[in-house]
Amino acid sequence: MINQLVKNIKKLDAPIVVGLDPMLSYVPEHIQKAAFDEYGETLEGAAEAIWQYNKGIIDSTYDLIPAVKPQIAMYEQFGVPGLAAFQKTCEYAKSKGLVIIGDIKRGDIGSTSKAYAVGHLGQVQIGDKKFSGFCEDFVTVNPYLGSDGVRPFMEVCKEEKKGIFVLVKTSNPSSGEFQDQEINGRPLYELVAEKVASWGEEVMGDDYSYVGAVVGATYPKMGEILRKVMPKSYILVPGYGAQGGQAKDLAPFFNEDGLGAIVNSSRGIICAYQQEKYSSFGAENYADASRQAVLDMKEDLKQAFVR
Ligand SMILES: O=c1ccn([C@@H]2O[C@H](COP(=O)(O)O)[C@@H](O)[C@H]2O)c(=O)[nH]1
Repeated sequence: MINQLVKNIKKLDAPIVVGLDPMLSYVPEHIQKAAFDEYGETLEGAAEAIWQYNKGIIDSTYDLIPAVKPQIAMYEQFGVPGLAAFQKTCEYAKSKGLVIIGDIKRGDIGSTSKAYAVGHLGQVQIGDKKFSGFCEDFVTVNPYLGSDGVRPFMEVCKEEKKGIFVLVKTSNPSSGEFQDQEINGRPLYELVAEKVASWGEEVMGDDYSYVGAVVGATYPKMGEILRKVMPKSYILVPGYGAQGGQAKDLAPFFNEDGLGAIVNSSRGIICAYQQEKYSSFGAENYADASRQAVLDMKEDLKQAFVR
């Protein structure tokens, strides 16, 4: 799947992933009304509203972007119907040729990690048949439990040719509380990055590894160092836009070949119609506003390549 991701990025000249992080408050009134008229103001109604909202965004952007990143928390808040909307969103995006990065941030003791990996990336054996629970191509993995929490994901990736992005340096303001702590004079995030690089060597695609990393756009200096520590790992870069990360700081996240990083924007794209800049689209045309926001992001990121 890393090969497919790189191919999509090259073809579209767009190292962009749209984060499908739907909150009910982002869903335009007319979509909420239709969903609630059909299912009532229930979990089912909310799940229908976020699914219809996502579908509109996918329809209006799929020809511009290589991938989407649904954030599972946004769906889990609506319980089982929300999870069904997550799965429907993943399947629909896949049918449009998009690579699916499930932002699930899982990681546990080995046996439990294996169940997460099988559920999200692999197939579960039931009797003499195998079933896919969810259908992501990549998932985000929390490495806090160490190698035995990560390896089960790698094993499933090997079998299914899928991939993971391991949290290395996250974009949030307090990420340094633990991640920047020094061990023998080296910050923890650098030690995690070294592990990512060595895990990655075991599961290589054509040019990049099945094992990528998450490094926040809000920490560009660290991004520069981490790029060098993990030359063969794709970096998923959240934090652009709504969290303050700027295109002008992102060049160091990329390799000399112009590849190696994919920048996420969630609220910046899916809530574009609620921003002053795109307000002329109106709520009815929220999906057109999202399309324009993707086009603007693509232009903005071109600055990243002005070295
Ligand atoms: O370090 C991290 C890891 C993951 N995220 C996730 O990315 C999106 C960002 O959303 P925006 O609206 O573009 O800020 C969201 O799903 C986070 O959970 C991150 O922000 N930082």
